[in-house]
Amino acid sequence: MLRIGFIGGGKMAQAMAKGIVSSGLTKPSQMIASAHPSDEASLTAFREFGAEALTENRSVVRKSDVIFVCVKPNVVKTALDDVKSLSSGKLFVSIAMGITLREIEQILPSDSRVIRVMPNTPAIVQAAASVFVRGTKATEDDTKLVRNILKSIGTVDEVSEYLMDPITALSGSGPAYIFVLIEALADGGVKMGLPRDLAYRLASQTVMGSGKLVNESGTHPGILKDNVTSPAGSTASGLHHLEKNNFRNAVIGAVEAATLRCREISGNSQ
Ligand SMILES: NC(=O)C1=CN([C@@H]2O[C@H](COP(=O)(O)OP(=O)(O)OC[C@H]3O[C@@H](n4cnc5c(N)ncnc54)[C@H](OP(=O)(O)O)[C@@H]3O)[C@@H](O)[C@H]2O)C=CC1
Ligand SMILES: O=C(O)[C@@H]1CCC=N1
Repeated sequence: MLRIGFIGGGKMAQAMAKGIVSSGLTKPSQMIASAHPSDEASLTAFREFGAEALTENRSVVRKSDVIFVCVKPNVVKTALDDVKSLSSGKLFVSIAMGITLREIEQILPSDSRVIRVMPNTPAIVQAAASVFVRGTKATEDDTKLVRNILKSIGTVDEVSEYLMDPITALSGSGPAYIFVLIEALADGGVKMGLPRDLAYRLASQTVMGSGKLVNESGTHPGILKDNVTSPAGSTASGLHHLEKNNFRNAVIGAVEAATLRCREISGNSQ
């Protein structure tokens, strides 16, 4: 069975590990993760879930068929320097925002294979939106393997690397924007008299159902919006309020700001 390693067993590594196991692709006993000794929460999370959790990275590389690099961007170089002497011929998958394939390939031995991925936290419920870019040494089999792993936790698209910053800003960060939207919808419901738990249930199901409808119908979101909006009805009043308050502008600006921040971090990572 496939052995999957995680260098950096934090939030995103845990989300992916749980999603992959729920899909049946591999078992927790085939997973191994590393974290700092001080990060007891992450070490315990992996152990409780049935995986091996270590406080050093080298065994992760030694024992895994594929190694996910899940540390913060500013730590990627240190973490890979630590394992590069064992990395010959190994397959690495980096999920670090802003760190290019070229930077990673320059750190690792020339026969290591690298694939760059941007997933998102809904991986934990197998509803991630992931993309990947193949590195110069990645083989067809590597690509197939990574595609299968990502498919087990949601959707997957292969993209060109120059799109990675806006993708990070849209789908990598996107769950955070949507969680704020869900909270705000529920707060509005509560303000108007709904019980809090019902308001959260309705808000989250509405977001999920609307996304599913866009995906499965293939219909333009503008048409789907029109279908909800009756002449002189309540939705038209709600939409007018959003437009007056620059809702679209705020959302477009969020993706732009996050993209620019990715570029800034990318420029500062070396
Ligand atoms: N969170 C998200 O929604 C997404 C994150 N990403 C990317 O995933 C990566 C991880 O993010 P996230 O999971 O949120 O971050 P976390 O801080 O939750 O996880 C990173 C983990 O790496 C550990 N770590 C730090 N240095 C080392 C090291 N040298 N060796 C091994 N482990 C180390 C950290 O320990 P300690 O805390 O002790 O430093 C921590 O446990 C980032 O590069 C981010 O860009 C990509 C898509 C979405
Ligand atoms: O905010 C961050 O740095 C990461 C990138 C994508 C989601 N979280």
